[in-house]
Amino acid sequence: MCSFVNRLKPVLAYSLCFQKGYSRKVPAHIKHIGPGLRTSKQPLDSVIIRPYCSRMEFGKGLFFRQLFESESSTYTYLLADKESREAVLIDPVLETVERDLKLVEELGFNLKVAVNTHCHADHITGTGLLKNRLFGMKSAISRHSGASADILLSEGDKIHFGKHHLSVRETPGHTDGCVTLVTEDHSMAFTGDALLIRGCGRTDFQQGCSRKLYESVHQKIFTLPPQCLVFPAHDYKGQTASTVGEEKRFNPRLTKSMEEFVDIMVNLNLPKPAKIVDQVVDCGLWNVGPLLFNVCHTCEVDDLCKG
Ligand SMILES: N[C@@H](CCC(=O)N[C@@H](CSS)C(=O)NCC(=O)O)C(=O)O
Repeated sequence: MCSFVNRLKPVLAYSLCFQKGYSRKVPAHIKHIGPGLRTSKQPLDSVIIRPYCSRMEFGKGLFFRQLFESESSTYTYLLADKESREAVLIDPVLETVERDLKLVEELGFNLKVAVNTHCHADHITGTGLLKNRLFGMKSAISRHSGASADILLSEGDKIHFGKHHLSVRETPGHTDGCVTLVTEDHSMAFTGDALLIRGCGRTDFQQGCSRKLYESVHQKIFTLPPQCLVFPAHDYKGQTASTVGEEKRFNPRLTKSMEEFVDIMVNLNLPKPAKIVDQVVDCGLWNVGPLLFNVCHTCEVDDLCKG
């Protein structure tokens, strides 16, 4: 037991640093043993400790879980008030609805709202199916998305769950209806496709506009505290989270001037997401059905701004 405690000492010492939000270089004898925890076997002196794991465990009764859908590389986020058990699900994916429902049920949460950060072009939202399965659950999306939902969100709106809330920051540019959702203490931002880790949402379809996106990120996300954790809707490289401070320093696109950014975005030449072709629905503007939030063919060619 004693040796177990001794082995844990360095970990505990660093855990205390996490709680205070410190960012420190890890001494050479500290080894990573799990998210945010390290033991003393493998040198990792180039690694900077990030405080998000401790916040997940200790943060003012806030439950937080990041979930992943591998086909579209989409992150879904479950947040809940541990006391009242009220929960919010961000960006659910149709294929993983059963997984999400099981988790919510196992943990005894009451899912109040499923919110989409935008109209997704690469996958179908799970919101409609969740609504069919969970009596009383409401769907939410930006009023500028063109999609239908129980709650149409605008700048400054709050999504309450127990004593917590997410506030809405409109961050158009990838689509007109993109929002970033920020926890009440500004410790976490769910940036959808506006800001990705070391990247950003593409702007070559679905009303994409690079200038708008640049302004959104600089005015609405980069003004958050540097330690604010950034949780995007996608990652294609296995990265899970970043911080506002990191993105302000290292984002290869958004650290540039507006003109350089526009040039980068025009020349991205990304292949279209696989599902955008399969799930195109000729609805005239947007598909506003209960299950589909996919883009229609008309919108795809109806770009407002090419850069
Ligand atoms: N190759 C991917 C498509 C990736 C993609 O286009 N992602 C979008 C977000 S979903 S519309 C995006 O904005 N990407 C920006 C970037 O720089 O990657 C696929 O397999 O679907």
